[in-house]
Amino acid sequence: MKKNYLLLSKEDNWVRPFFKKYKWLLALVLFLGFLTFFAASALMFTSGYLISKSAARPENILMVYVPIVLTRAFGIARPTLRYVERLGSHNWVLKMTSDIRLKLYQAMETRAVKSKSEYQTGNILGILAEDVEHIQNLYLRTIFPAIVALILYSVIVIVLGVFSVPLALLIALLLGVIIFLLPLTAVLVNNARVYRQKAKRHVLYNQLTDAVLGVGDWQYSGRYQEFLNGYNESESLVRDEDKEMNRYSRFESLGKQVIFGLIVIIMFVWAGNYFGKTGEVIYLNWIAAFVLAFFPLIDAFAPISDSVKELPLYEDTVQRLSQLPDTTPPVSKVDDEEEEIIKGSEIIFKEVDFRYNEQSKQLLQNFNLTVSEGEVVAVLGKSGVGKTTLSKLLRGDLLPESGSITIGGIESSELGEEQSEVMGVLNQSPHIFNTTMRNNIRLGNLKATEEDIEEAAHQAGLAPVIEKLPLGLDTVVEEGGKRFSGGEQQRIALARILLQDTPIIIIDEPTIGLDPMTEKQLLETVFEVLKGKTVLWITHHLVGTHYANRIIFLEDGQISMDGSPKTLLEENTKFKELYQLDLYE
Ligand SMILES: Nc1ncnc2c1ncn2[C@@H]1O[C@H](COP(=O)(O)OP(=O)(O)OP(=O)(O)O)[C@@H](O)[C@H]1O
Repeated sequence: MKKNYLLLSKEDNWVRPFFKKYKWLLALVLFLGFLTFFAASALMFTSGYLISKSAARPENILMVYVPIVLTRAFGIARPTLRYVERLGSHNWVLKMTSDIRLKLYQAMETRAVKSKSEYQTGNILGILAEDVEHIQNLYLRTIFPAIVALILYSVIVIVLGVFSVPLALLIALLLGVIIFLLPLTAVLVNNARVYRQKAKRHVLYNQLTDAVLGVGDWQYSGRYQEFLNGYNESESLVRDEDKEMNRYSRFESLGKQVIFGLIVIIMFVWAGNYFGKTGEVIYLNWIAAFVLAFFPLIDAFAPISDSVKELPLYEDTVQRLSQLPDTTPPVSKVDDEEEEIIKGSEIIFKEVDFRYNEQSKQLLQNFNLTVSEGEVVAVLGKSGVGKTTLSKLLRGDLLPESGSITIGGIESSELGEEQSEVMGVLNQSPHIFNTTMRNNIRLGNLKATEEDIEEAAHQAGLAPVIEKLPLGLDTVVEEGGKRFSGGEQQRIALARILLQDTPIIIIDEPTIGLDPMTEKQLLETVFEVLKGKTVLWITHHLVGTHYANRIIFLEDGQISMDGSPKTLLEENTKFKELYQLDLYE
């Protein structure tokens, strides 16, 4: 079902607010836009007069001196004004799109974890590349020219009205067809087509990003040709829509030219009559001036319907953007004093219920867990039981349906930007950026000194890795850290966490995919350097859980086993069995 019309309405918080934000620059841009066409028209007007007057061979050059000067002045003014207007309008648009990009980034960033699962990469790229560009075009190609055309329209009708009211009405009617009727018809005729075209483009985007990200798998499966055929098919569907649109534009353009031709003839006949009836030759010079003055104005009116036709597209863009989460980044409700209390404070899950949506299963049900300061709690449970979800709830990325999750008495979701000062995360796939090794580690704390970085790298066991790099810590590493093994990537992430120096650390299966020896070494380092921190450690393996003070098993939304590794191994038969199984894995 189609939603209410949003673009430029009161609820539109993506396009409309920017009119107010830089309103003076906007007013200047519109005024310059008007002046540009005015200068173009005045240039033709004075030229028309000058040509006619010169053709009558004036006795003295001084007789045409004023029109010569004016022609020169307008000749210079037109491109200059156009240039300044372009500078102004692009400056305005760049300011505005940079604000939109920031807003978009905040919208995605505040819910980074959620957005990744909610939006396909192609969709995000689509928003970034297409939608923001669309809004840019909306201003440059539709809104600015339409407003300038309306101003010109009013001025032309008023000026002609001074000479002849019927003429002014007739021209108002004909120009009205071009700037009101044709654009309206274009929107009505092409509305559905524009939506279809955009939907098909999005399919293309998604297909393409899917293919780029999974190109290896397409190749391995031997179905590359199949993918290409599918892609070509989708592309030809987009092309078909393009063809239809172009056909409409050609007919419309013909209509516009006919109307412009008619206006020129009308102006010619009127000027001939108006100035001819005086019987004086000097007045005849104005005929060409009036007729020629109209020509440059064609450029102001003709593109309106082409650009207005794209309004449904912009509407769709605004609809899509408005579905993004609220963009105000969560403001930390923690003041400095509270932060002191938070540091090293305990984590309490109290009567927490959680499921992702109506259709998904209840992952946590009346879940209670208290992790004391400095405690290392290993969270185990079958795959899909909700271990990672538990860590996302703790980070405040997800909100519980009911119950509370507090860190030192503060709701975790209220931590806002303080979150990164309270919690560090070591997860399955840390991202390594395409910059120096030093910068990659510094990410943990931008204020860290060179010594801090070296110390963290050393503690995380990165010394042998750095030694092998040609420029040591200053070696630029590839994005994704392809040159490093899984264990080495985890050590880089560990160094970041050490720099971050938070009282709470969430460890989410960083050793997944590592061989047992590397896993053992990594865990040794991790728990050695994280001594004294409060740790929530999500893991599949029982082996190694001796690093934890306490192990809990998650089952059916609650804790089914809870105890120290030692007591569980001694007293709990089920745990003993699982431990044996894990040993032989
Ligand atoms: N964004 C989401 N929307 C809906 N369901 C989700 C979402 N994210 C995860 N789930 C589902 O919630 C369940 C728990 O996921 P979670 O990742 O917490 O499990 P896990 O215990 O960490 O699993 P594993 O050990 O395999 O990593 C799974 O069935 C998963 O499919």
